[in-house]
Amino acid sequence: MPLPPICTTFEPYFLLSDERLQDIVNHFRKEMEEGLAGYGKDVAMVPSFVTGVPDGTEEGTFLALDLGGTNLRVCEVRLFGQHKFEIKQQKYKVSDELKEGEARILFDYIADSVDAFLTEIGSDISSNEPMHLGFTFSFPVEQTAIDAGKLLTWTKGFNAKHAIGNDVVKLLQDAFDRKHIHVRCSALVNDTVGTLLSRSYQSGPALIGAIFGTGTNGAYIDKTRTVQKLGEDKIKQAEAGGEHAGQFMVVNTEWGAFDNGRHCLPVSIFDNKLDRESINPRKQAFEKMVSGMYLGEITRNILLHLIDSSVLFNGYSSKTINTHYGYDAAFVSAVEGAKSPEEVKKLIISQLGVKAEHIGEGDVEIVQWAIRVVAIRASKLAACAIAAVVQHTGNDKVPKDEEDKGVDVGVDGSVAEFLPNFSERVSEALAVLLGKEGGKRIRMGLAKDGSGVGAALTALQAKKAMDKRTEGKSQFVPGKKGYN
Ligand SMILES: Nc1ncnc2c1ncn2[C@@H]1O[C@H](COP(=O)(O)OP(=O)(O)O)[C@@H](O)[C@H]1O
Repeated sequence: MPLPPICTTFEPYFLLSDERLQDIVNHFRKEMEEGLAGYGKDVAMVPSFVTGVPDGTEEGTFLALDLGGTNLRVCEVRLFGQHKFEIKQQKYKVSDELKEGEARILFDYIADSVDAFLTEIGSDISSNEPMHLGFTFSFPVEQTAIDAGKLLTWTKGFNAKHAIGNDVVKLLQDAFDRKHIHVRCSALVNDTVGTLLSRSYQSGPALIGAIFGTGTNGAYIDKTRTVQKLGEDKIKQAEAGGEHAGQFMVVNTEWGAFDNGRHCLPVSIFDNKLDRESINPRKQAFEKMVSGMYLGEITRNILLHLIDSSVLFNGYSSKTINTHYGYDAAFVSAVEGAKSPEEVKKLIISQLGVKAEHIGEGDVEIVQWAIRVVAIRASKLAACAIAAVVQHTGNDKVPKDEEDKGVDVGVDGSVAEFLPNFSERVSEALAVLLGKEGGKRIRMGLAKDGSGVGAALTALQAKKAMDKRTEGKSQFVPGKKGYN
């Protein structure tokens, strides 16, 4: 059965043309450059003060903490060198009261969770020194050192009071100190930076670490000099003062806020409704079209509109479909992965709670269509972000005098991992944006545990820099062993 005309009228917002994609990439590059030049921009381009990526030989045991996903995660990470590691971890629930209450209470809870981990799981770290901890904090932060950064805004359902504008490392360290927990937060890490480091540790130097999970964001490695907003003094300091005179710096793009000004993203009525009803209207515009927190909700808005227009389910809805965030992106993955229309029909009944007698001829196809166009748009937009970074860093060109090693992109998050066809669609769009040959040079691979391993690797880099400051010498030979 052909789709009702109302569906096809919405397709231009989802099935983006090649020209439209290229236009988005051009805007992306412009906003990235603005973020590198000045503070307070939508695409914040946050310098991480991480001056290189690991090569897999690093060793040591560190604590890691991950806040920003569905759960709070406390880990102990053992790096064995030879690209190998081991993680002990425990997850702790973060209630809505904690997410929206006083920041001090949230950080006390985090410190208590680390304490509980050390008591219940135990640690292999035996030293009188405080234990070094890498804090993966996956929210927009203006970082001023490897262990300091001010929270710019909450995202992903967090809204704790008296946190914005404060140094989150200090908030955490104060909580440890109040409770006499012998832990030192030595590195503040965005999950994307962690993903980039983790991927590099496991498979050799990567260019980009990208998250497609509850939210979306990416980090990449750039020349320190390109981060002009640091100013000449800080640039020189960073170039000289890194663990190994770092000409490079990992930059956390905060691309989730790309095009908050709505110059080029395809904003449909369904996106507008989602945005208006969100806790952060007019923010995270790109994230709201790409990440797991929103994919289900966009499709729910489409289904509701089609029900209200009497072209779906005979005009009957269900409690799940009527509920704000009534179902999540797992449903999108399930429908995308379904082998037959009968399977989709079963999912509509079991997961959306629609009564079998309300499902008419053609309805299953309409649901499949809604899911498919939203998933296609998410993957094409994800490709735009990757292509923008690849072009910005000049990695779209094959190097002339050296062997072409291609470009490695470490990805993490449930959307990247579980949404069927996601990586294939990203690759297809990259071929459009970078040319067939250019597209083939981009290798995307899962970098699991970025927030654990990556945080440990950053804590290691911070500890080495600290040791260097106190001892006046580094144990690492730049470019030979350890970070390069
Ligand atoms: N099977 C799935 N396919 C796609 N997205 C999923 C799936 N399961 C959960 N999600 C979405 O992924 C998000 C969780 O992302 P995940 O990467 O697991 O954690 P994090 O919270 O650390 O980003 C949720 O918003 C959820 O809606």
